[in-house]
Amino acid sequence: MSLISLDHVSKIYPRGTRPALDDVNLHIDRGEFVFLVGASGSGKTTLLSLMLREEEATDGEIHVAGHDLRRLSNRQVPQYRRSLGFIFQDYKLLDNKTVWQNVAFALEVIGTRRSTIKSLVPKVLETVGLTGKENSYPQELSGGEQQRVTIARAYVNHPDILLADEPTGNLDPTTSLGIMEVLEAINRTGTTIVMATHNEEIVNSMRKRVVELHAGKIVRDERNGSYDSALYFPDAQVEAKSQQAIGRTLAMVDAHAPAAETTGPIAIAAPSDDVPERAETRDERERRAAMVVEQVSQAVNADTADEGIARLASSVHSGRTGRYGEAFAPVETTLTWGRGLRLDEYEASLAAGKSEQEAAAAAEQAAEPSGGTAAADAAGSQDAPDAASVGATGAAARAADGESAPAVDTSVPDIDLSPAGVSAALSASESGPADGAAHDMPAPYEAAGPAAAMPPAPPAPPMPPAPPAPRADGTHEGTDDTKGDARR
Ligand SMILES: Nc1ncnc2c1ncn2[C@@H]1O[C@H](COP(=O)(O)OP(=O)(O)OP(=O)(O)O)[C@@H](O)[C@H]1O
Repeated sequence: MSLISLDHVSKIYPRGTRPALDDVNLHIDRGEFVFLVGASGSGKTTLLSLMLREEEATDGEIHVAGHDLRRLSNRQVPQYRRSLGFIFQDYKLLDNKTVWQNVAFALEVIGTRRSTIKSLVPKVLETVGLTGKENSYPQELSGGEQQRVTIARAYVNHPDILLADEPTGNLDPTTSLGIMEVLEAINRTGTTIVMATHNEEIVNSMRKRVVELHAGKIVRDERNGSYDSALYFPDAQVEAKSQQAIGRTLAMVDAHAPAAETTGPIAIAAPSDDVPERAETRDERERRAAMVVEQVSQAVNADTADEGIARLASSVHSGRTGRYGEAFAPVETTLTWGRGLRLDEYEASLAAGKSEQEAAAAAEQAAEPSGGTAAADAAGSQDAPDAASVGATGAAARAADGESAPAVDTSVPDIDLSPAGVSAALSASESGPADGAAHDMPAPYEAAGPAAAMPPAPPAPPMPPAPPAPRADGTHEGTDDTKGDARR
């Protein structure tokens, strides 16, 4: 049985005009890394929200880590989330806690020993490049740094599953690279990752499983997939092909086997998928967390990069611009997808008797705020990677600053970091030790708050392959050049 399975799942929001998800079938095995891609509004966030049990399906069955989510009561939700880490927009860091305390908090609330916290937190912060920032408060951090804190929180407990909704949204390429590097390392410890993204560059470089949604339906499910929207636009054509594609998708899902990794997974004992796990003892949990923290640290600091990360690094450090650059454009200018086609414009043009080609041209023109898409496409560089820069992936995560970041939640089992959950957690933690020391578990908090819609971004052409490259020494120094190289 798959770790995550959705069977004939539909979701209709109370005020929705059409199903946000329409008869979706998706099976994800333990250890997979799955990218969810698709146009804005295609249902990616909804799918993640259902897995998180933030939303409930209107129809169909969802099983996650042996839990039948239909049978899960609201009281059981916090416990269910014990096995999940999640990185969603609108889930905040705790503003009145330092970086160290934010990460430690994820361990405190499950009763981790003070000595364990003291040994794990510095290691995790080092891995995400935040050594030296331990005493900073979130508002004193850049967007990229905040994002790294939230990722540290999300994996410090070694969740079985990490759900990420556009974790690199609005971050610069180098920061995104560092984040992908850490996520890749987390995945290699056995954590299953499902990540919604609009970032074509990341998808094409990493070559993981790609599940594409269109208007609430899965229209593509490929192992080692790419995200070449040129094959799928204009949207009206996708719509016409959907039924056919869905049939193919179902066949592929049935035949689906666990993804083959370019780099072998790190051996960490994984519990069975098909029955809810027995609760780990504190000793077991702490041992597992310590092992994973160490493994992720080693992977990120290793001299050899995962091939996907190396490809992404080569792209970032070759100074490519083009569509990749647009992935970080403001939300207002990226409200379309594909080549920036406006579906409404396209359909109106067709209705007015224009040919498909003319309609697509009109839609594309309508979508471009100031010719930006075409200009950026034209500016896209296929330059060969700079070998010296390619190697700097480990250091990149430590050096780069983002402009803004979606905030993240953690794998903390008994709290929600939604606005309501955070308030509750804050009030509960006020009475606890401020230095990250272990204390009694607070009472469970109920889930609250919808996940936010993610900012979409236009796509990029497929990436040229790049060989794995040696890394830089992984120290904090020497990364400024890298940062400079990567930025346009
Ligand atoms: N709470 C809600 N109430 C009503 N409709 C909703 C709600 N949340 C999402 N929708 C609708 O459901 C559809 C899918 O939205 P969803 O946020 O899942 O898409 P998405 O692929 O994640 O988009 P984006 O890439 O922009 O984040 C959209 O048509 C959206 O308008």
